Amino acid sequence: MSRKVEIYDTTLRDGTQAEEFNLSVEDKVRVALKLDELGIDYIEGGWPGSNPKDARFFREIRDYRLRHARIAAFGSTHHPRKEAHLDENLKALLEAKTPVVTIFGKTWTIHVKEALKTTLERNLEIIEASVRFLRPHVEKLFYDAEHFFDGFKEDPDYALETLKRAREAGADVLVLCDTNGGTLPHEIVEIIREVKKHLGKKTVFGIHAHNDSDCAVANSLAAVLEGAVQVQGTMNGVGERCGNANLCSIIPNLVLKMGYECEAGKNLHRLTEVSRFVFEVANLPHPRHLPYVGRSAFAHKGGVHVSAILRHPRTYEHIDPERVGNTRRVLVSDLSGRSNIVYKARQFGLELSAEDPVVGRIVEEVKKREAEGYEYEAAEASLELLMYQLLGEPKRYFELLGYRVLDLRPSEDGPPLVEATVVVRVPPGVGEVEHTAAVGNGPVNALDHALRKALERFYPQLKEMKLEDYKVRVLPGIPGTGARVRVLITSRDHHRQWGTVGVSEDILEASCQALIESYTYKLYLDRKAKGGS
Ligand SMILES: CC(=O)SCCNC(=O)CCNC(=O)[C@H](O)C(C)(C)COP(=O)(O)OP(=O)(O)OC[C@H]1O[C@@H](n2cnc3c(N)ncnc32)[C@H](O)[C@@H]1OP(=O)(O)O
Ligand SMILES: CC(=O)C(=O)O
Repeated sequence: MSRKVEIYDTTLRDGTQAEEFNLSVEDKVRVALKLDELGIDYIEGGWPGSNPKDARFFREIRDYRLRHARIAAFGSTHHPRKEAHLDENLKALLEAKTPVVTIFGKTWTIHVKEALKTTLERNLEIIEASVRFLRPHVEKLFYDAEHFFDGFKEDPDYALETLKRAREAGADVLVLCDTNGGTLPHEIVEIIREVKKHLGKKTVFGIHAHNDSDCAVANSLAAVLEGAVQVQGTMNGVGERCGNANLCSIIPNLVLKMGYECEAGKNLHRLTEVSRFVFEVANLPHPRHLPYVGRSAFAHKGGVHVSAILRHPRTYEHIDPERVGNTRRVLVSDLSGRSNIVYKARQFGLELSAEDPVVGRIVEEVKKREAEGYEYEAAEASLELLMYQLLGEPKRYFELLGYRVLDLRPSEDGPPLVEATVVVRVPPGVGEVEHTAAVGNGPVNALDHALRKALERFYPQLKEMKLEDYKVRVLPGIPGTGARVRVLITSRDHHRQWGTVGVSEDILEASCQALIESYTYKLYLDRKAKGGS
């Protein structure tokens, strides 16, 4: 029989306590709606007593009809020098008009004495009075026992007493918090067993773990095995310092591996999409190495791995990536074997056999080029063009006969101005020669403008594409200005995004290679779409 666990997401509150993770009210609403679509049970929207933005979020989210989730407002117990009914923070919690309120209180004696500057007895009164005050006004009231595990280690009787007071005053769930994130899984288990011994086996408790020892997910799972009914965490593990427990790992672990049920488990195939959406909204790059949902989570690089997954994916995958909405990827690099090339070629629409001698030649060429500094993981368009070249079907739509770049330097403190002149032949070998110049705010920008200007007369569709990202990496080897550089360019049009690479001692030459491959790939894709080549 499977057991149920409730998922409590605090991305919009504890998540926004992470460095560089900031959300506007509009962002928070978008994320909340997405979390609701995923099937998250509780969405903690913020601390209404903290700032007008969080208070506004609670007003705005009321206009939306959520499918499943319930919104929670977060705050602390009342101030030691106030009474509950006069405390602004508790009032703000009620003004948020959420069905759920979560308040945190102090468990650890050092916090009571040093942070709150009050007595142990007064803290117990504060916890009890705050919970009692809120209780009649909300459907669900959760009590976060801040620093529960650290507090228990120092003074178990006092830590347990704080829980008893919160429970007696009416808290629905006692959430045990590893606030400093330093507790290890075996300690979580031992301490929870003590809690159950003293408060009773039926104690309704949850877990809120931070990741400072890199154990937040493990600690959360251990707590669930000990009977936690609620798991708090954030999308992608964002949160104060090293972050919170990562729900994008916890949810699939619970559902796929531990036999637990939760609403989000029914929509697991959307997990990757939601995880990436949250970072997109926060304008942050999605960390590729995240388990389950990262771009590298099912990316196979070593030739031995690729050979085996082609025979049976389970050989190197702990789950089928589609179960969490992710995809299998095969990378091509100097660690590749023939299997990587066969897999990749198939993705490009080319059926090759591992025994075909051309596959061996492609492997050799890729390894040679990687040794020279090329890298194809983020430049699959260049890889596809290279494969066609080695298959004897080069994709060439123009030829760059020459270029020159001139720094115009209008004035020392004015904006930079660079002119590039290019000579191209379209189509290569026999075609018309076009000689064009253009300016830009830097040499690569000027080259890009001049090349486009020359080519757009022949290929107007190049107007649809734009360069999205340009990265230069100095390669190890010769130090200083004689070093080789690798240029990676990401381009896109209305439908697609692609990456190309160039390598040279000359940054302009490397950029030119990557630019030319980028335009070539666009022209090739358009012809392919029309059934040509
Ligand atoms: C473990 C956690 O992550 S808890 C959540 C932490 N998140 C945040 O702090 C973000 C939101 N916080 C804020 O906007 C502000 O800190 C506020 C509005 C809550 C308080 O601001 P201020 O009144 O200026 O106080 P300040 O931030 O300097 O200090 C925190 C105050 O909270 C009090 N406090 C801390 N924990 C509790 C608690 N559990 N119960 C009651 N009071 C508490 C402290 O005693 C201190 O008050 P004091 O200076 O009068 O003694
Ligand atoms: C409540 C909370 O955020 C913590 O204890 O970490």
